[in-house]
Amino acid sequence: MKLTYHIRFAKRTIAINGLSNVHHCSTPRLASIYLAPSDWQASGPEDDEVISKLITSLKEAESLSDEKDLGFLQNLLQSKELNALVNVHSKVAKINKDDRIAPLLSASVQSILFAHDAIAQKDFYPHLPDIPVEVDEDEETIKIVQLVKSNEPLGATIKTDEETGKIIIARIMHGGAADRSGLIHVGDEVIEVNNINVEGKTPSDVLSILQNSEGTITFKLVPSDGKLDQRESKVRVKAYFDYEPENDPYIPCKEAGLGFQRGDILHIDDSYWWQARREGEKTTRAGLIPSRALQERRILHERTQKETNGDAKKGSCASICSTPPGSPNPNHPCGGPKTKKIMYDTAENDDFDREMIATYEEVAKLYPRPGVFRPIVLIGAPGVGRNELKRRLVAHTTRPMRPGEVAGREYLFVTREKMEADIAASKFIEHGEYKGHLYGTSAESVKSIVNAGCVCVLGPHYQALKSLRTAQLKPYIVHIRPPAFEELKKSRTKARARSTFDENNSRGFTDEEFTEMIKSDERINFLYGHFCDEEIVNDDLSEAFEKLVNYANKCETEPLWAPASWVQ
Ligand SMILES: Nc1ncnc2c1ncn2[C@@H]1O[C@H](COP(=O)(O)OP(=O)(O)OP(=O)(O)O)[C@@H](O)[C@H]1O
Repeated sequence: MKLTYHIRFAKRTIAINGLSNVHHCSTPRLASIYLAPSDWQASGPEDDEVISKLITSLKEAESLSDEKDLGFLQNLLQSKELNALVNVHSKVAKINKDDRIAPLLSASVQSILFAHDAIAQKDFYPHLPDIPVEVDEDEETIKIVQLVKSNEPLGATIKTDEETGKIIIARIMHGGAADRSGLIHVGDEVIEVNNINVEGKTPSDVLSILQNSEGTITFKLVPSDGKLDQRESKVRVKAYFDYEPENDPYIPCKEAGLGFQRGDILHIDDSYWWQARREGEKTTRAGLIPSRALQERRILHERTQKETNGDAKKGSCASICSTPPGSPNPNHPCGGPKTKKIMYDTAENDDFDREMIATYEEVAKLYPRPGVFRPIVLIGAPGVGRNELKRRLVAHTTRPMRPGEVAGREYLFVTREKMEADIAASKFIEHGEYKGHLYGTSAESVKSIVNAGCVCVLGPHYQALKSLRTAQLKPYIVHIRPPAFEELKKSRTKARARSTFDENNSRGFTDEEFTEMIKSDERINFLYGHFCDEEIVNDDLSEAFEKLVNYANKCETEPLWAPASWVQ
């Protein structure tokens, strides 16, 4: 029977037929010896003889193959382990003539050799490319980044570097595609986009290359030294205005913008255009919002333009009417009721408030303190129903007590002299004069209620917010709002509500008074709405009251966003 021994190298096989023809392979790492099953069945030469012949024929091939490989093969063939295995095989083959055993044994030996082969083929050491003979030390490192374009924006902005004129990555949106890739960083210089050299191009040229690209986008970048990379900011602000990037003509990239509403809590980053994420929305990418300084400049600019165009006078009654609501000025486009109690000099104060630009306020979580309840302040248009909703109010007045009134329940009645002295000594957090009598709320009364473990509910004139909103009092402010005209009229008529506009006559509200209430509410919302923690529409009284109780509970039990300066 013809003997065929196969000596396998890593990928190729050397066949030694009848121990005479040795084929060798030029590139292999020697791995195993393969003994064909048919050969093990042979009753040819003794196995140890076969092995020694194999070794001899290897020597013959020495000049043709790799020295190291042949050395390994020689060692293997001479190893005790292989010889022991071959002996076992010979014994079994001699004793047992059963043809089925030989292939099995052959397969086992073969498996061992294949296992060795597999391991030997693996490359366990990293193979670094050969060092080029000449390396230009000034040559810049370039990284090639490939991102697959989808509906999601890239989440990065570019700009022209003022000094070098090169296109660089200006901003990486937190959580955006570029950020998630971890491959693009602020300050990286863009050299090519999809093999198009961007040298000398403007950011908008690059943008149009990106817009016209489909599928995979390849960036060739020179990495920045990393110093410009932005860290996530810990600053949180409460927005005092609504913002729609789509309608902002100044934003550098509308898609990168983040829309928000007044009252939203935002994490901010950066200095001119802020990068922000909405509180609680960890998964969404960050977006651009105008910084405080930018927003202030923008509003000032818009105001100046409006004044120049005369826009401030026409059509602005709904939100920024320059005449205070309730002014008896029938010629003014806002109209105005004929009688109105004017407790504060609203004209002067409102003009002052209108000049203030509501942008953002830094906020932090204010944790409730057991047994100490923040005063609840209800603001709203006159007649809207704050008194109805108030659970407790202690105020002071110099007005004589009326029949049925109890000292300390409706008001604390004091002399004018005492009250004036206390006002001079800054003991009142808000005060005003109405029909020759002084009214006001002292800080002391609020403090004593708070210290007694009670919830103090105040219903001051809305302009008192300026003096009430202090770190000392930490008020929780609720805006009580009227429903739309029809609902307002319906609910008040049904409940036989008494007008608060005419103190001397007890009568229902007129349509003009309802209209005035709504206009006044819009004005309060425009000027002070951003200071409010919550708002309640007082349509159905019991529903409105239930909401107020819920908010009061929330204020007592939950950490709530408040000006950062209150949380020290
Ligand atoms: N939701 C409501 N439904 C029906 N009537 C209401 C509702 N809320 C208040 N009223 C009634 O409207 C009238 C005015 O309410 P209230 O005196 O509480 O207003 P106010 O906001 O305190 O006004 P002011 O600031 O002018 O004193 C009262 O007769 C009150 O009972």
